[in-house]
Amino acid sequence: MLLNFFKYQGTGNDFVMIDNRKEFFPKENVGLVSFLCDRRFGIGADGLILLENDEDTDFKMVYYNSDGRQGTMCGNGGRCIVAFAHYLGVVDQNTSFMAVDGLHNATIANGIVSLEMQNVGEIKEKSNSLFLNTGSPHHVQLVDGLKDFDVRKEGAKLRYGLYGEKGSNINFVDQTAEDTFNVRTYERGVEDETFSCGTGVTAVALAMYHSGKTNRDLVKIVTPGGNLQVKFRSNANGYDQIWLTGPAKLVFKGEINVES
Ligand SMILES: N[C@H](CCC[C@H](N)C(=O)O)C(=O)O
Repeated sequence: MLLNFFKYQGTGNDFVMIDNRKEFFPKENVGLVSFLCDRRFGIGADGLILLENDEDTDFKMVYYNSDGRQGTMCGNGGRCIVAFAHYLGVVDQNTSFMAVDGLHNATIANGIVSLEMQNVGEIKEKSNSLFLNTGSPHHVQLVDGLKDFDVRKEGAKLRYGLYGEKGSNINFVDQTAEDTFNVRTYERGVEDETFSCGTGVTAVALAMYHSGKTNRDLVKIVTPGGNLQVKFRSNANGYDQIWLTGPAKLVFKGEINVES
């Protein structure tokens, strides 16, 4: 059978997007999802996202990593699905939708999507890193020579070594100005470096503020796939009003042959 899909990218973090409002997609088929995400045998993507109906909000986002398993929250995927919902005519400029970590507000204008992330409470400080959950778990570590750093090798080492089978996403960071950071991320579930990670750059912005590297509440992040901004408010218990902003684009649409 031929399966209709759309391909989106948000700062180079790319996703197969499927309109599953009619609920035809076999959601537990790990092999099918990893095939669709495969860059040689399939379409190729860091993850796959289903857009579904939701009773209380505009739509529901169901996210899978490229290994075919349902993941925790995906920030760039969240921005891309807002662009997709806008393209389908499901939403106008403002929306709220449901994801695995709860309700998200978002806005879209001129291809730029701002997505509100869940509030963040605890940030754990370790000897040379920080750890927090922004919808997905993130290790944040400053390194020298980020440009030539072996993100895949060092990321894999920490992802398994420090965080075990369940793992964590691993972000390596370099500060270039008071309010600007370069970030490269190793993503669990993709088990490789991706060009950008939305929950990751959100974690970096909060972790850098928390550890005093910046005192700005609007942080600019440069990833290999482009630029993102994170705005937030610090409060007695942590952080709220956390907004991730950047471009989200439709790349192409098509049909893929799926053996059934
Ligand atoms: N690329 C995603 C992160 C996916 C999280 C995933 N790798 C996991 O931990 O399950 C983002 O933009 O936030």
